[in-house]
Order: sequence, then structure tokens, then C-alpha cells
Amino acid sequence: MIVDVDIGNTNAKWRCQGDSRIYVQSTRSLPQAWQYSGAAITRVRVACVAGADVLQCFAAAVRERWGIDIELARVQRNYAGLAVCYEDVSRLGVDRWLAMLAAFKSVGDEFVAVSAGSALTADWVAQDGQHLGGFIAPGRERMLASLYGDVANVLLTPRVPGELLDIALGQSTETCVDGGVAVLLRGFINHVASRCLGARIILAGGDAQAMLTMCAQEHKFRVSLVSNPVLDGLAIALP
Ligand SMILES: Nc1ncnc2c1ncn2[C@@H]1O[C@H](COP(=O)(O)OP(=O)(O)OP(=O)(O)O)[C@@H](O)[C@H]1O
Ligand SMILES: CC(C)(CO)[C@@H](O)C(=O)NCCC(=O)O
Repeated sequence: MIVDVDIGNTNAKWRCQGDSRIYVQSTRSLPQAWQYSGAAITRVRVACVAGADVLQCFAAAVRERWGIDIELARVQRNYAGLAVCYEDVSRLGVDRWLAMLAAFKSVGDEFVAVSAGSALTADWVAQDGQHLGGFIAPGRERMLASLYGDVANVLLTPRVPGELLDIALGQSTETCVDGGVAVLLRGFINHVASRCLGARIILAGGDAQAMLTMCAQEHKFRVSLVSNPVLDGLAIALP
């Protein structure tokens, strides 16, 4: 059994080969125990942007339980037709690279890979596979945490996407913050969309659905929601 694992800053997600289900566990809890409960594992392909300590604990647990070393994806300057534009490719997040690899294979044309998770990222890739650059910004939870500190999670309210369409003026701290953050998220996705007229927008991450809702009507037809391009990219990077 091959298992692909995406260790993000908030959540670790995994998928077993031949099974479309994605399992999620908080990254914080991963060093204590990986909640994998499937069949015996022969390969574990990993993308990790969380700390080295998390990865070390995870690798040690896999070695102890299945007697194998994890296979870690690493960014390469030129791979599978995708050419990374960073001067120092080791600085590019492997999650961004894998998402671009997956989109490059499936779109076959110019695209922008957007992730709305712990961070907001957008990466432009030309039709010939040249990575043109991108943006990194704090994601929704990070923006809230920067205002509320450790109580951010308490104040996070799961919102139905429709609520985000009409950003009302807040009349309490919470509604002012929610509205302000929504303005920034909306600004990000609509800037991306209006900067890449013609290109497909491949949108993923925990806040992808909310971002799609906030995307201007005239751009929505170019957006494809994907559930986890990082996991898709692992199969390309580590065949
Ligand atoms: N149940 C939920 N309630 C509220 N918000 C949620 C929920 N699940 C996800 N989110 C939103 O999704 C974000 C996390 O998304 P995701 O799981 O894609 O993160 P991640 O993969 O760890 O991030 P990254 O890859 O950027 O490190 C949170 O910051 C939050 O804004
Ligand atoms: C930006 C994040 C946090 C998004 O998960 C990740 O891709 C990362 O840690 N990147 C390193 C910095 C960079 O990509 O330039």
C-alpha cells in the first residue's frame, strides 16, 4: 500500500493509493500519533512544510511501525516540464511546487495555482511550464490570530459561504474583524483573477469554497476547485 501524506501548517492530510478518501489530522497532534488505520504500508510519500521536528517524529514513527523510510518530496528547478523561477529553489514551499506540478499535468495550458489554507498562495505558470512567480499572504485563521492571539480559535465561526457575499459593516469587534478579513480575502482572489485573464485558476485549501464564493461572477467560470493538489503532485514527484 502506498500512502501519500501532506503535512501542512494546520492539518496533515493523507490518502491511500486507489482510494479517493482524504483523511485529516491536526499537524499539532501528528508527533504524538499518526491516526492511520489502514492496511500495511510499503511506501509513504511525504510533502512537509511544517517544522523539521514534526517531520522527524513522523519519519521515526513510520520506521518503527513499518520498517521503511519515508520518501520526502523536494523542489527541483526543472522537473516534468515545470521550471521554477526562484533563484534559490530550496526556498520555495514544496506544497506550492507539488500543486503546480499537478495542475501543469491536468490543465495543459497557462494557469494560476491558488491555495487558501494556513497561508494564501498564488503561483502563475505559463503554457510552456515556466513558473512566473506568485504571492504569499496570511490565511484567514492567521489573520484572525494576529488580531486575537491565542483566542482566535474560540472566535472562529464556521460561516456559510453566502454570508461572505455581502460584507456588511461590523457593529461589534467580532463582526468588524470578520468583515475586515473577508475584505482582504476577497481582494486577494479578485486581484489574482483579474491579473490572469484567460488562465485557469486552480483553487484548493480549507477556505477554497469561501474564496470561490467571494470571486467576482465574471471570473468564476475559470475557477476549478481541487481537493488536494499537493497529494496529486506527490505521485508525479515520487513516481
Ligand atoms: N472546520 C473549519 N472551520 C473553520 N475553518 C476551517 C475549518 N477547516 C478549515 N478551515 C480553514 O482552513 C484553513 C486551513 O486549511 P488547510 O487545511 O488547507 O491548511 P493547511 O494545509 O494546514 O495549510 P497550509 O498548506 O497553508 O499549511 C484554516 O486556516 C481555516 O481558515
Ligand atoms: C507559504 C507556505 C507556508 C504555504 O503553505 C509554504 O509553501 C512555505 O512554507 N513556503 C516557503 C516559502 C516560499 O514558498 O517561498
